[in-house]
This record gives sequence, C-alpha cells and structure tokens, in this order.
Amino acid sequence: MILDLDIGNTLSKWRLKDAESSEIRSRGAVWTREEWRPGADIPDLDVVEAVRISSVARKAVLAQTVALLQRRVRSVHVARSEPEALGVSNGYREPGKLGVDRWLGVLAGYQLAGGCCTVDCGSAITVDFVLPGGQHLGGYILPGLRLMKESLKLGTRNVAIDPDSEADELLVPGARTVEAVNHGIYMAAVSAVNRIYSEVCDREGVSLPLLLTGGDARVVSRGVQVPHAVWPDMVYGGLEACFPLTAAERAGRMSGAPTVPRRVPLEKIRAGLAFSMLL
Ligand SMILES: Nc1ncnc2c1ncn2[C@@H]1O[C@H](COP(=O)(O)OP(=O)(O)OP(=O)(O)O)[C@@H](O)[C@H]1O
Ligand SMILES: CC(C)(CO)[C@@H](O)C(=O)NCCC(=O)O
Ligand SMILES: [K+]
Repeated sequence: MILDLDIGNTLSKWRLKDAESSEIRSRGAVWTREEWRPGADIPDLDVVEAVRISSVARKAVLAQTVALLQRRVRSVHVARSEPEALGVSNGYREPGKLGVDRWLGVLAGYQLAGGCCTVDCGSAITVDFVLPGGQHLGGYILPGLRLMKESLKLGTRNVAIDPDSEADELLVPGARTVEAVNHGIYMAAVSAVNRIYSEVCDREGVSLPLLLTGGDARVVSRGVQVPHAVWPDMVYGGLEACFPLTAAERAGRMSGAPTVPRRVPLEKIRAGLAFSMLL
C-alpha cells in the first residue's frame, strides 16, 4: 500500500492506495498535531511500503512525522516547491516559499488540463494560475470560510455553513446574526473567486479551466459562475505526478481526476467582468 499524506494547517488528510490495482482502499483525517502516532483514525503502517507527503504545517510537525514514518516504512517521499517541475515554472520570486499544497495542486492541474486556475478552499482559500506554456503566475491567499467566521467573534463560530445549502439561499441578506455572518463570508469567498478568475483570464487573454479542491470546495463550487470541476484529490494528484509509483501513475493517470471543464469563450468572461464592474 501507498500512504499519501496531506498535512494542512487544521486537518491532516490521508489515504491508502493499492500499489497494484491503483485503487483507493481507505481514507481519513485527523487534527494536525506534532505527533502523528499510529492509533485510532490513523492507518496501519504494517501494510505501507511507501509514503508521499505534502505538508504546510510547522517544520517540527513534518520533522516528527517523517522521523516516525522512516522507522516503519522503507521509502518516504516529501514534496517540496521547486523552481521548475513537470513542465511548470514556479512564479514565486523565492520558489521554495510557495506553499507545497499549492504547488502540488498546480502540477496536478497542469498535468490534467494544461494551463489552468486551481483553487483550494481549506483553512485558507488559495487561487493559483498556470498559463498554457507552463508559466505559473503566482496567486492569491485569503482566509477560508471557517477562519473568516472565527475572526468575527460574534458567537457564531460553531454554526457552520450547511455544505448542502444552495448558493441562492446563501447569497440573500441574513435576517439573524448567524445568517448575516454565514451569508457574508460566503459572498466574500465566492465573489473573490469569481472576480480573481475573470480578472486574470482577461489580463492574460486566455480562458483557463477552473479546478476546485479542499474541505469547502463543494459549497464554494455552487457559487462559482463559470464551468469548473471539483477535484477532492488534487493535492494527492500532485504527489502522484511528482512521485509516480504505480503503473497507472507512471502512465500519467491521477486517481479521481475529473473531466476537464468546458472552456468558456474569453468574450463571455470579459462581458461578465465588465458587467460586475458597472455595479
Ligand atoms: N471535519 C472537518 N473538520 C474541520 N473542517 C472541516 C471539516 N469538514 C469540512 N471542513 C471545512 O474544511 C475547511 C478545512 O479544509 P481542508 O480540509 O481543505 O483543510 P486544512 O487542513 O485547513 O488545509 P490547509 O490548512 O492546507 O488550508 C474548513 O474551513 C472547514 O469549513
Ligand atoms: C496558504 C496555505 C496556508 C494554504 O494551505 C499554504 O499554502 C502555505 O502555508 N503557504 C505558504 C505561503 C505561500 O504560499 O505564499
Ligand atoms: K489544503
């Protein structure tokens, strides 16, 4: 089995992938913490022959995790943001400073769709762009839905946005504090994603496929106007592309990759942008 680990600021997600069949056998998530000890909610390391890790947690968390895993597993691969990989050129002035989850998302997106816009809706919402020739432009980082809510301190932190709500319900004016907060932060997130996407496509003169991932991707997706795909395993896809271990991975196939969303004509994106700028 291959253990893929995506250590975020809040949650550490894992999945076990069968090295022979390429099937995903199990998945889980635990709070990110210093010690990643096997136990409840953590996979059995006896069946693991290789580990691939993406981590944006503090250095100590990664160091402890790697030390623990190296005692039990033969090969442990840790992804890093590089100046260049798999045809993509990192847009950061200091490439190593780009969050590796963003870098892996961009690599997966580029392998799937060529030039694209990748959005990760986690603790932070990040939006990244890579052009059809492989130039990554950099991107945007904004607070995620939960962070926005917690920062308001209005006693609403425990009332999450129902992930099954329709965008229409979430965008109307709230008639109670909890609604005003939930609808406000939802409006902030989806407006930002719509605007950033249109703005950058307009500036670069290209209509790019849009890909969403992260814990809040499904709910944000409902408020995104352009055709797009939700790809829960996008960061894992980047790990597969960087460290291909199975036959399917070596052939360039990533587990759970969606079909590439339909490209909207650039004129339509520009018309939408012009309209929103009139308001
Ligand atoms: N069980 C859960 N626990 C915590 N947050 C959850 C859960 N399910 C969904 N979420 C939502 O997912 C978001 C967290 O997203 P995600 O799981 O992508 O990761 P993260 O660990 O915060 O990632 P990163 O720190 O890399 O942004 C939160 O804003 C929250 O609204
Ligand atoms: C922005 C987050 C927290 C999103 O997970 C992560 O990608 C990160 O810690 N990035 C480092 C800063 C940067 O990407 O510029
Ligand atoms: K993440």
